[in-house]
Amino acid sequence: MLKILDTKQIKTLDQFTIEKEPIASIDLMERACRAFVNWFTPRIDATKKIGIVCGTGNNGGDGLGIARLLKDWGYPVTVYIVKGTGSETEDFKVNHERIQGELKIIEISNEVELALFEEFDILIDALFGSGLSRPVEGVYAKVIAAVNNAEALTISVDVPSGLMADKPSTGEIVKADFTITFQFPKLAFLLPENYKYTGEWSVVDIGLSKQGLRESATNNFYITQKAVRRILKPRSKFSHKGTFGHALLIAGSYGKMGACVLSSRATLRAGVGLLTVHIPKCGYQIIQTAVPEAMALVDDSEEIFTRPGDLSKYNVIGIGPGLGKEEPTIKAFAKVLEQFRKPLVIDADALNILSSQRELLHLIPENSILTPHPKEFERLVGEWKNDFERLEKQKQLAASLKSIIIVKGANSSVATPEGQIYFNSSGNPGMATGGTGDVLTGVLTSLVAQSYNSVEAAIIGVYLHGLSADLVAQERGMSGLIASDVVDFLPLAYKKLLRA
Ligand SMILES: NC(=O)C1=CN([C@@H]2O[C@H](COP(=O)(O)OP(=O)(O)OC[C@H]3O[C@@H](n4cnc5c(N)ncnc54)[C@H](O)[C@@H]3O)[C@@H](O)[C@H]2O)[C@@H](O)CC1
Ligand SMILES: Nc1ncnc2c1ncn2[C@@H]1O[C@H](COP(=O)(O)OP(=O)(O)O)[C@@H](O)[C@H]1O
Ligand SMILES: [K+]
Repeated sequence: MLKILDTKQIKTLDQFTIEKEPIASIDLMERACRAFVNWFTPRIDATKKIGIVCGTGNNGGDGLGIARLLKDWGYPVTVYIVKGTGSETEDFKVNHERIQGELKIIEISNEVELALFEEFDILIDALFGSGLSRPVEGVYAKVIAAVNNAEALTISVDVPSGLMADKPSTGEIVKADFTITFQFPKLAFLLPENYKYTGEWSVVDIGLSKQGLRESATNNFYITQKAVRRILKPRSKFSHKGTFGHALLIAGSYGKMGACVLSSRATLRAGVGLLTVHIPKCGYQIIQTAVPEAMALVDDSEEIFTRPGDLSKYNVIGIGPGLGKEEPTIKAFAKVLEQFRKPLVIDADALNILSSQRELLHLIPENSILTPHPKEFERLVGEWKNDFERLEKQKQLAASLKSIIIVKGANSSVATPEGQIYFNSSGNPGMATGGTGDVLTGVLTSLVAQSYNSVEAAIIGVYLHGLSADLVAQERGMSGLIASDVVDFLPLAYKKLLRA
């Protein structure tokens, strides 16, 4: 799991590395510059005209170091130094000294034309990094406007200038095409509202102290493949279908049996021992034909879910996909909540029912997993002003329900009752298509049935689901991806994770 540190912690960790390694501060900066350049040189050919826009802090110092290294690689480089209210850091001064007479340097202190950077193919943005403490204004804001006005491909160093790494941002902000960030992603990068600033981002290792990193406490994490591998349990030789639990899915209604089929297939493909599916009469032939591995439990109703059967033999219930919100379904869902005390995986219409019947919320068993997409989440908790506030609301709901809340989307976030947030690192925009959420419900239900605790199930579940879609995209591209593909590639995703 990659820790996501706040800006204060990053400063402390930089300092810890400098003292403990030991390494001089300027050499650590040089390492950061080299890490950036290692990313840059294989991707950008040396004929491109490059403008590097520097502040006078350490982010600007990085910019100057990068300028020197790129010049050595043969790139035509022009350096701009923006002199506003900020003072020069020591490492900035050293790197400034190192390029004196070697490179074209233009100082900007007041007037800035919007067309200033017109001539460049590439702009490297090194105005502000994690040291930004207030919205930019004055000459800085004008320079950022000129950067955003330029046609050039813009690459930000560490953080797009003007973006707060761990708080909501206002004011002028660089809209980068790529952001190359040091050591770990910043919290702001994982929130949808900031994608327009970060563009695609990559993390580059600058060798900050592992001990220091271990000792830094945080509640925010980025899920890595390695971490998922570590919590996955391989199947033992003498395991049998009873080992992997018995799940019940309550899903589907007339016209929405597809959601039920997708969830059912995903539950099976994610490895459950036994699966029973509760369906209305109209779904009987459909489910028996489309998912012969599942047992069918048929409701009295032709079209909807109206009564739970005996729930005692299941380890977990997944409920919601394609369920509808008819009055009898609401009542039947309430009965499930009253009778079943083990974890539920709650999605789609079951979430919408909870939003309108709020008295049901307190019946949700502890350690359940709720999987709203942002609209469903808004129905549950009301509007938010920015995505940081959304994260707070997510944590609050997780704590008050003592359950796991997954808000879905790119970098789906998993909030635990203890206040941790795990951001998913797998998945792709091909998944923005009907039914992929139903697949996730099945995967999560399956993992809880296999006796992963709910936090583990949520972390493995979102990662495995996204990885499966990534494997589909690798083979067939994203545009034609459909939810069934994500189900079909689950075995390959497992294989990749378990290396077996
Ligand atoms: N040893 C280190 O600390 C390392 C730092 N690195 C780089 O250093 C950056 C952080 O550097 P700094 O802490 O010097 O900060 P920045 O270079 O991000 O910002 C410079 C200074 O500007 C001032 N400032 C903040 N908001 C402002 C605003 N709106 N208008 C005008 N001035 C403002 C602050 O005093 C801040 O310290 C990282 O993002 C990274 O790029 C890397 O070189 C790795 C090593
Ligand atoms: N741009 C994206 N990048 C990564 N994952 C995405 C993206 N868009 C959607 N997803 C994933 O696809 C799934 C969509 O779920 P949901 O919105 O419930 O769709 P549906 O209701 O159609 O099944 C979620 O798991 C979400 O994380
Ligand atoms: K920057």
